[in-house]
Amino acid sequence: MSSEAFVTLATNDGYALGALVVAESLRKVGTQRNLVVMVSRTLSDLIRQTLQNSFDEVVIVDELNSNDEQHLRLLARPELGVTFTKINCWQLEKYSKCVFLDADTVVLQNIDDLFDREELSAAPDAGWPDCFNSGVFVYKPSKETFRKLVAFANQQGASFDGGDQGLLNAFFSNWRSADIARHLPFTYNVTSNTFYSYVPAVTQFRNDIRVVHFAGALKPWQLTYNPQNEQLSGNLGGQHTVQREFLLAWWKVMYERVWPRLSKQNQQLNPSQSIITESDISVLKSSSFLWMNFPSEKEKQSAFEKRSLSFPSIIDDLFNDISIRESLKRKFSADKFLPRAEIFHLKQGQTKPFHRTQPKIRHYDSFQFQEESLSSEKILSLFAKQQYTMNNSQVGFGGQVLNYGSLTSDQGVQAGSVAHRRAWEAGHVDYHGRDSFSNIQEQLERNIAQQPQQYHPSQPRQITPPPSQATSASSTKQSSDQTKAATDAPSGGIKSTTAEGEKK
Ligand SMILES: O=c1ccn([C@@H]2O[C@H](COP(=O)(O)OP(=O)(O)O[C@H]3O[C@H](CO)[C@@H](O)[C@H](O)[C@H]3O)[C@@H](O)[C@H]2O)c(=O)[nH]1
Ligand SMILES: [Mn+2]
Repeated sequence: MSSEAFVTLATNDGYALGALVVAESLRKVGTQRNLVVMVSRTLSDLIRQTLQNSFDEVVIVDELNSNDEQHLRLLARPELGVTFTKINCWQLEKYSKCVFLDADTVVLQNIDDLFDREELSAAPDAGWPDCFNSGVFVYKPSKETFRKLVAFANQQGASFDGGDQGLLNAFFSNWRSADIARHLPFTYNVTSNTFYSYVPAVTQFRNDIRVVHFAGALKPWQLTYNPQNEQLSGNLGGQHTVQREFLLAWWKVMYERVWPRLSKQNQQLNPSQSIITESDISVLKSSSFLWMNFPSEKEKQSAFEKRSLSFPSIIDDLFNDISIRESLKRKFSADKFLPRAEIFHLKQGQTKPFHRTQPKIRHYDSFQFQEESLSSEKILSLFAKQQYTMNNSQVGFGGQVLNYGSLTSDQGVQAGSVAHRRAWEAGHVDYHGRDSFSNIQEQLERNIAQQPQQYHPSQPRQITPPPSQATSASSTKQSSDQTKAATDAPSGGIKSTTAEGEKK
């Protein structure tokens, strides 16, 4: 048993995010097998270390490339030459049997029974069922086979699609007719973009689906996910509801199981960026102006109106709070401890500074703190973690105090503290703050676009404006949904949510 493994491959950070989802989805369904990821040398530190954490084994492999532009053009996927790297999986001889999973798959139900199958078992490709899809296959590691595959690949036109799938189908050419036991059910490799063609079957067999495979040019990590309302955005094209469900299933694993690991890893990489301590957090948490401390919207509003939620008073409260002052003193030189913050009043797209003497805020608008000078920079990094979004009746407490591991600098990942993580894990997540999930995603997307890229911890923290509050219309509801979304336990399988406009 222990000599059997699931194997995946990632040659860049984007696919590595996928690989992490593969691993965590396998763990979620209770696999008893080892998890192995093959990587090339171009991954960022953060991603590589998170992989190390999530997988039992990380194997560095050389990138192989078909360099077969002509065939890849036929496939309209010039990037897939690198998938030849996949055949390195035959080198993992310490395992007696393996199941390869593309990094763009997500496992919905236990598939350990695949190890009862023999090489080469795979599911039919939906586009040409006489070929198998090489996103999921059972094989027997063997250096001998690897050598043969390399030799085979070196023949001109060995792969009729320029990728590994053409190569493997040519090599294991008797798959189509020799042994039906080597034909895996389609439910082990459901290519999600084919649903359009046979929706009734998907409906009929939905509960049997074990592995979803996001084959094709659109990958889940290229989209943006809003965990608050479980909506996806990005280049979704004309995806069918069913596919959106699968994309959501992927994102749930990403959000609930992978993201906390990335954040934790980031903290370990950059502990110095953890500016707020546990004691800071406890002080902040006990403060009356945190939305999560308000039992009801009404109380929140009345507190707001009374005084305690006006920004000047918040600042006064914070700076007058002896324990915060002390903890800040400990961190920064005391003489610089002067709150020279300017608060900017952002209303209808305009930025108007207003001053601490200004009367209390009566309207629920969006505010943000901005640093004014270097001397207050560090102090304000504390406040920068609180981005109050006050939209209509909502008082959202944004930023890192309730989040952690923000990814907001231009250079990569910012760390949070252990306390942030605890708070985050306890469900105190604000999805509107600068560490909102979409911000995090943006950063990841930027990282992915700039592959390969290393994180530079020396980069100064950037205070970014809050995301545009396009959601303010229904913010009362959001406020409670927010809490709910944050505390909902991860649920397995696919949720039968119907995307708007497609409700039956
Ligand atoms: O830049 C890349 C590209 C791919 N991969 C890995 O290679 C796999 C295959 O690439 P993918 O983009 O998933 O291809 P598909 O869109 O699934 O396209 C099909 O065609 C590919 C090329 O023949 C096969 O590898 C796939 O299994 C098959 O489903 C990925 O999952 C990754 O594990 C990388 O690590 N880096
Ligand atoms: Mn794939």
